[in-house]
Parts: sequence; C-alpha cells; structure tokens
Amino acid sequence: MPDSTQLTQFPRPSVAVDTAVLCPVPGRGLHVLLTHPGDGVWQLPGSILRPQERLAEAVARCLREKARLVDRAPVQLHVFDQPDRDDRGWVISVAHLDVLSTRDVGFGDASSPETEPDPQDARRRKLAPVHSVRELSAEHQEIVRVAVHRLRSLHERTPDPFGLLPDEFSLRQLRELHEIVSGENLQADTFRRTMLPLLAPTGRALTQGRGRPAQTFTRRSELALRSDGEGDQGRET
Ligand SMILES: O=P(O)(O)OC[C@H]1O[C@@H](O)[C@H](O)[C@@H]1O
Repeated sequence: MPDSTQLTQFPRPSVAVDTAVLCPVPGRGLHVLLTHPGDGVWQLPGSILRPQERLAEAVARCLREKARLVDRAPVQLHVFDQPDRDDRGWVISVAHLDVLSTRDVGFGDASSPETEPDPQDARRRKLAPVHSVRELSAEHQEIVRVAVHRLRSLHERTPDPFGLLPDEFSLRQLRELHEIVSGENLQADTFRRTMLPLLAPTGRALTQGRGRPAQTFTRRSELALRSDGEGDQGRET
C-alpha cells in the first residue's frame, strides 16, 4: 500500500485542456473550429497544462495562441479520462465548449463563411462540418460529439442559449438558428409553442424581405449552460 502522504509514490497523469469551438454557419450547418500545429494533423485547440497553470488559463492561452480567439470564457464540458486516450502516455483532458458566430471566429465572408480570409492563417485554422471530422483523432472526434450533443440539448429547452442573435429577434430568426444547430428542419408551430413562454415580446416589429413585418422578442431566460446539462454527457446517442 503506497504511503498517501508521499504523492511521489503515485504515478501521475498529465492534464490537458481541449476546446470544441462550435459555430453555426448559415446555410451550411454546424461547424467546429480546427487548428493545425504546422506539423501533424488538424486538431481541437488544446494543450498540456504548464506548471502552476489553471485550467481556464490554459484554455485562454490555447484559444489565443492556436485559434486567434481572445476574451473567450468557454465552459467546462466533460473530463475525458480514458487512460490510453493519448499515444504518448496517461493524459486526462478537461474538455470545454464555446459557441461563436462565423463573424466572431473571424470568418466573415458571406460567400465562404467557413474559410479563413487570410491564406497564411488558412493553413492553421479552419471550420469543418461537425458531421465530417474524421481528420481528427478518435479522442477529439469524441469531444466534438459530446459538445454537439450538449449544444443541441441546450437549444431544445432554451432560446439561443449562447446569445448569438441580436438582443431583439423574430421567431423566424430564432428558428433558423435552432435549425442550424439541430441539423434538421423544425416544425414551425411546435417551435413557436415551445419557445414563446421563454420569450418577451418587445412590441416592435422587424421587416424581413418582402413579407409582413415580424414581431420581435427578447430572451426571458439568461444563458443556461452553467446551470443546465450537468452530468449529461451525451452517452445515450
Ligand atoms: O499539443 P500538446 O500540448 O502536446 O498536447 C495536448 C493534447 O494532448 C491530448 O491528449 C489532448 O487532447 C490535447 O489536445
């Protein structure tokens, strides 16, 4: 029996962080941000913790250095602790989730919203459809799968839980966002019935194309992720 007052007697895992940055791309579905280290393969922005570094600091460092994203505060998603998940040895990964619009990621071109506009950076950063991430390691694919499951379940119960829409939006704008996230068409009446109790009408209207002006709403509920989905890791799918 090892002496538990002497931690050096216990084998030690390395701890890593990884972040699934999900991005609903209009007309093209839900995407995930991948980064490339220069040599090696596409991966989620992640890193082994540096000495004395906290998890949130490591996440912020990776997003800044590998994904060119600043001032983000991703939420913890799940701990991936399969002992053989990294070929190099015992590495536990604390995975995080963030959600951004294409503009916030910095891929703002409407004709090609998932492409990095700077050709130099395009070799280091790209958006990939969440259903086609086979270029990632199996471990990072699993992180994407759990992140997508979490995002979808949040959107079933909460209007725009990550606040991607403007403060005021029409039901149609809201449904279009939820359809990108869910990856399927949502029945308009059912969607309306589910979401209306969670919305506050502004009393104003928005002109959309040539149709009738649409009533606008704001969210009644605040961002739900921190209080929601605890323990729900998408294992049932
Ligand atoms: O890129 P470095 O810091 O070497 O390793 C970090 C990666 O090691 C993996 O287990 C983690 O999933 C993370 O992505």
